[in-house]
Parts: sequence; structure tokens; C-alpha cells
Amino acid sequence: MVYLTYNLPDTGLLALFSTTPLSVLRFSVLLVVLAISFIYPHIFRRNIEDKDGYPIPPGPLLRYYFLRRYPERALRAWSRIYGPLFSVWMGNQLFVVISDARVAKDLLVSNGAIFSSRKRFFMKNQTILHGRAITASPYNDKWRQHRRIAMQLLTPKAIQGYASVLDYEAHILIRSMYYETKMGAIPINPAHFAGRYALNNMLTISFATRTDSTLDPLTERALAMATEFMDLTGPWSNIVDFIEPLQWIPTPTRSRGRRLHDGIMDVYGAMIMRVKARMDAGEDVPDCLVKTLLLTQEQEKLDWEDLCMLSAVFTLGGVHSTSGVILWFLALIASHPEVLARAHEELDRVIGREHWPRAEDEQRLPYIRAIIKETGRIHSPFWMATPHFSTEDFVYNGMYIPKNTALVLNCYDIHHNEEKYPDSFCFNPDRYLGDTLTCAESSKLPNAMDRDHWAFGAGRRICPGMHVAERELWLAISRLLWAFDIRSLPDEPISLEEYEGESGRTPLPYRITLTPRHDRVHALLDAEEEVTLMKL
Ligand code: HEM
Repeated sequence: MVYLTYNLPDTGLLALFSTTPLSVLRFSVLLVVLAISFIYPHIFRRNIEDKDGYPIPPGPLLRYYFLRRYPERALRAWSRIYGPLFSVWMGNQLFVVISDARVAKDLLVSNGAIFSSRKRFFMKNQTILHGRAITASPYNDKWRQHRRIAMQLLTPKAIQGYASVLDYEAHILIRSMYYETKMGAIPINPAHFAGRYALNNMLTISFATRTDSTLDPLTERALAMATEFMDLTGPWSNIVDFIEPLQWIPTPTRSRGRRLHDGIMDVYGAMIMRVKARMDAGEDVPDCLVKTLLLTQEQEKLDWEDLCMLSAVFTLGGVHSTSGVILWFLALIASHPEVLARAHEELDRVIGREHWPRAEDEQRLPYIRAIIKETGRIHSPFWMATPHFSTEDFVYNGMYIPKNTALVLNCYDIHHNEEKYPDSFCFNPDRYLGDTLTCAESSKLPNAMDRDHWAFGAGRRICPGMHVAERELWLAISRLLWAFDIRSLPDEPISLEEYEGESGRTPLPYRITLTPRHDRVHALLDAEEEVTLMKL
């Protein structure tokens, strides 16, 4: 090396490789510069502007590769600093976070043609759902087709076709809890009961079947897959979503995602074949999603993976969400005896004790309705909904939102807006007294600040299951209140702050007592036997 520098013209490059102290210093400086220029873009945010000089919304200086548990707290802290529309870089992906109802409406609803796609998250969209199952599809004709097919089962009119099934499942929910508690004598953890209730409703709508026991292996497997889905698909929680090279190597997270994909194909594929066998045998299978899919498969050009993913979508999307709200309701009501007392007073005054609330009693029980809406607000099962994705450049209030930006609806912050919900951390159903609209109707109000809450998302990707979810919540919650005195245990406080799940959230396990309120509870519950529609 010394020989070379001695014999050749002394270029700066050669000098770098010589061993004089100055050269060593130069070499070190070069290394540091190279290291910084390589590392800097991976650590610090990139502020970009459009051609007219509009900058992206402000946001934190650093880039992130995942957010810690309870990411809503970080988002709230940032929105305090940077305002209702801020941006954060997750690896190379720009996220824009919406923390105000008016901005949410302007972007996600009024400009829905631009902000209705989905990012191809490595875990959720690519590995587990293969870009299907409605929720993972980009905004295109395939998504429109799949959503249209699913909606055939989810409109208010379609729900009337299986209203008696929802009614029956609510009956079985209360009945199984009643017997499990030995008529109120022993405390229970309600999680499995709420899970089976929501699962059976989804199985009925999807496959015209149900499970008849909380110990049924299908119940176990389907609930476990729904839980795994919830844990693996948080919009901020997977480092593998934001560091591309990790996607090429067999990490445990990637393996879990692949296993879940295979599990969905296996379990739901087998269930589709059961429905097909029933139809082929000439059985009059009740209307359900899979029957619709099988009858229209050729005409709609659906392949096998479309069938499996579409048939799984209600179970993946509609079990933990709905059962989560029921569990948050039970946790809240057991911790708020004054709300429970007012609910009981309204039920005794309006309904009496001869029968329990039915679907058509909803408008006569404004306080119970208010409890359900307030539960959805204060314990929305998805604090970040599902991120939308932009398909064009857009400038909003002088801020540039580039094409391919992920947009997050920060429900946590929107639901704690003190202007709209004074004393917002307090569970206070009174704030919804006088609100006679369904959540679906409320989502269409012209003034965004008048909407009840944003738990079902917004715009063209708004939850298509909201009508059926509202009916399920009404039947379960109004009847739990009618039947039971619901209490927490003195030595087992229920946490209303912590939770499980990365995308959907359910409370930590807890136990409560459910004491029958009067003699009619037993008589009414005993009037109906549990049936098995079909064992899988
Ligand atoms: C309380 C219960 C529920 C809550 C809180 C809830 C919430 C949500 C949210 C926040 C989204 C994302 C919306 C957006 O991107 O803006 C969503 C999407 C979705 N939900 Fe629900 N959901 C519930 C129940 C259900 C049920 C029962 C079903 C099925 C019957 C269902 C099926 C879906 C589907 C298929 C999507 C994807 C829509 C799309 O990407 O176009 N959900 N839900």
C-alpha cells in the first residue's frame, strides 16, 4: 500500500489508503460520513413538499419501526404537539394521522375517491389474507365485487331474514351464562360466552350453522384464529411490516402469519365443502354467505381462495369486535352501579318483567341505547380503525398528502374531544340521550361533529357489518341488563385501562357475578332449549 502511494500520482483516493495519520483521519471521516448518510434516512423523518411547495403535515423528528403497546397514547401525545393532522414515518411508509372529526369527514368521506384504498401490509394484507377478504383488498373492482356480495347478507332488509336466529342466540347467551353461574351463585369470566355468541351469529350468516357448546373444538379453533388475526394485524405493531429485509427471512412472526393463512384455508375450506355437500344432497340450506358464493361462483368468477377468504371475513371481522364491545360493556357496568340502577329502572318502567326487550323495543329504551353508544365511544374495539391508503396526491389546508400515504383514523383522540364529549374519560351514557339514530344513520349526518362516534370507521370502507353488529349488541346488552344484577368482585378489580390485542382490543380477563333480578328470568330462559343446527 505504501509502495503504491509512493509510485503513483497522489490522488486524494490513494491518500486515503495510505497509513499516514492524516490519511487515517480522512478515512475515518469518510466512514463516519458514509455511515451517517446511510443511517440518517432510516432514523430521521423526511420532510417532503409537492411541486408548489406545500409540505407534508408536521410530525415527530424520528422514524419508527413499530409502536409500543397502547399506541393510541403516543398518537394522542403527538396530536397535542402537532395538531389534528400530523404525519409520522414508519420505516419508509408515511402515515398521516387524523385526530379530528371534521378532518376525518373532509378526507375519508368527502374525498373518498382518493382515500379508500388499503396499504399492502406485509403481515395482514400479503401473508395472511393474500390481498382478499374485503378488508385487505385495494380500492378496485374486485373489492367492489366482494363487498357487494357480502352486503347481500348485511343490509337491514337482509337481517330481517335471519332476525329470529339473532334473537335465539341472544337467548342462548343469557341462558348459558345463567346456568354457568349456577343461577348467580358463582362468578364467571364472560369472555367465552360473548365470543361464542358473536361466533354463532357469524357462523349462521356465513355457513347456516352454529356450535352448541363453548367447549366445541370448532368454537375453540375459530376463536383462536380470530384472536391470532387480531394479534398479528395491528397497523403499528409488526416491525416486519416496516423493515423490508425482515420479510425475506423466516422470522417467527412471518411463520405465524403463514400458519394462520393456511389455517384459514383449511378450516373455512372444509366448512364450505360441508355446505356444498348439504346443497348437493338436496337439503334446503337456509340463505347464507357461502350458499350465495357457491350459487354465483361461476358468474362472479370467484376462485377457491376468494371463496375461503370471503367466507372467513365475517368471522375474522365480526367476532372479536362485537364480543369485545359486550365485554367492555360488562366491565364498565360492573364498575358503575349507578348506571346499572338507572338501566334497571328504565327496563322495569317501560318493559316490565313479563318479557324481555325485543328488537322492536329499541326506541322505547333510550337509556339502554345510550349505554351501548357510550360503550362504543369510550371503549371502541379499534382505536385506529383500519388504515386507509391514498391513491392520488392531495393538498388539504396547505398540507401535502402524497399518493401512497396510509391514513389512520385516530378514534381514541376523536372520542376524547372535550368540545364534543365534555369530561370525555367519564363513562356517561347521558351524553347520548336524545340520539335516536342508528350508528349507520349517524355516520351519514352532514355535520361531522354531530356523528355519535367513529367506532365503525368512515367513508367507503366503513364497516359493512354495522347493521348486524348493532342488532347483536342491542339484543345481548338489553337482555343482560334485564336479566341480571351485574357486579364486580370486591377483591378482583377490573382494569378499564389495559387491554389485549394489537388491532382489535378486548379487556384483560376478569370475573363478575350475574345475579338473576327476579323469578321470571328462570321461567323465560327455560322456555327455550339449545339446538344444534349442524355439528362441524
Ligand atoms: C361492534 C362491532 C364492529 C366494529 C366496532 C367494527 C369496526 C370496523 C372498522 C373500524 C372497520 C374499518 C373501517 C374503515 O376502514 O374505515 C371495519 C371494517 C370491516 N368490518 Fe367491521 N366492525 C364490527 C363488526 C363487524 C361485523 C359483525 C362484520 C361482519 C358481519 C364486520 C365486517 C367488516 C368488514 C368485511 C370490514 C372491511 C370493509 C372494507 O374494507 O371495505 N364488522 N369494521
